[in-house]
Amino acid sequence: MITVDNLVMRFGGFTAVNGASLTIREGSITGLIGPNGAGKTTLFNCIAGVLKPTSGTVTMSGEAITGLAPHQLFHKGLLRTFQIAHEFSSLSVRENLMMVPADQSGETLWNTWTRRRRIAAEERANMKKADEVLEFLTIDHLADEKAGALSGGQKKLLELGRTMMVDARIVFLDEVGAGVNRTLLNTIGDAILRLNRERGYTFCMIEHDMDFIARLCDPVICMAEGGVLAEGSIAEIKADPQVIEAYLGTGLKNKVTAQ
Ligand SMILES: Nc1ncnc2c1ncn2[C@@H]1O[C@H](COP(=O)(O)OP(=O)(O)OP(=O)(O)O)[C@@H](O)[C@H]1O
Repeated sequence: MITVDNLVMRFGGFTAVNGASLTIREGSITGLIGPNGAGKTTLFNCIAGVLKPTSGTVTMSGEAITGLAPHQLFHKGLLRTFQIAHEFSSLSVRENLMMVPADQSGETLWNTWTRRRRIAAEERANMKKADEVLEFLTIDHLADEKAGALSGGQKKLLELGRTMMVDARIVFLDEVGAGVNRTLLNTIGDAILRLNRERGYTFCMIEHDMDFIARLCDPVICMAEGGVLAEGSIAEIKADPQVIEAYLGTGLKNKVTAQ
């Protein structure tokens, strides 16, 4: 469980997150919505160690994790997906997955010289795991493709696959559905649901696609002006007058009230 208490993030004189408090329940797929500029990504970055909050606390299962760096959170099983780095785009999909696990013996030159056999065994295990991940995500046919040649949606699946290489406990997804066609979006949605139900992953996802949220998320938290405005089921959120008001004038009202 992640608990955020009274989190504030200021950039110079501008307050992007203004005393946000929320809980991400263990085993949930929690949706984070809100109009543009509400502070969703900034809040994500504060939780995931990309930004150090100005004030406030973040705890994970009761342990203080405020301000920890991404690699420290990584070892605790808390991950935020990132776009495939430019320098990895010429590597194959399988190689991209194999690069993820931490503590590989091959990381230092000394180990490379002295522990060749162990490194070879780890590499084999790593490759097996990468192939299992690709099969789970139904993209095993893409294993030898260059990551840079994948479609936007396939890249999102690969980003999700990277979290599976280290058996993440809680994963933060930032607009995983943006610009992805319906078919692939369904595949991504299926993978998220299976990871949640079969492997116990907790997810927190920022999303603008209300259909995608309705299919996956409970609860849904709505942010506005740096704070948490409302929390509930998608039906409750869509009917909440404060939420509708927050979306008014942003051109997104129809998004939240449609259906
Ligand atoms: N590094 C930064 N420096 C200054 N202002 C920033 C910085 N990062 C974000 N902001 C501002 O903080 C506010 C919140 O931005 P944020 O990206 O968190 O919103 P969001 O809810 O994720 O929006 P969107 O849905 O459009 O992605 C915005 O007004 C943005 O311009």
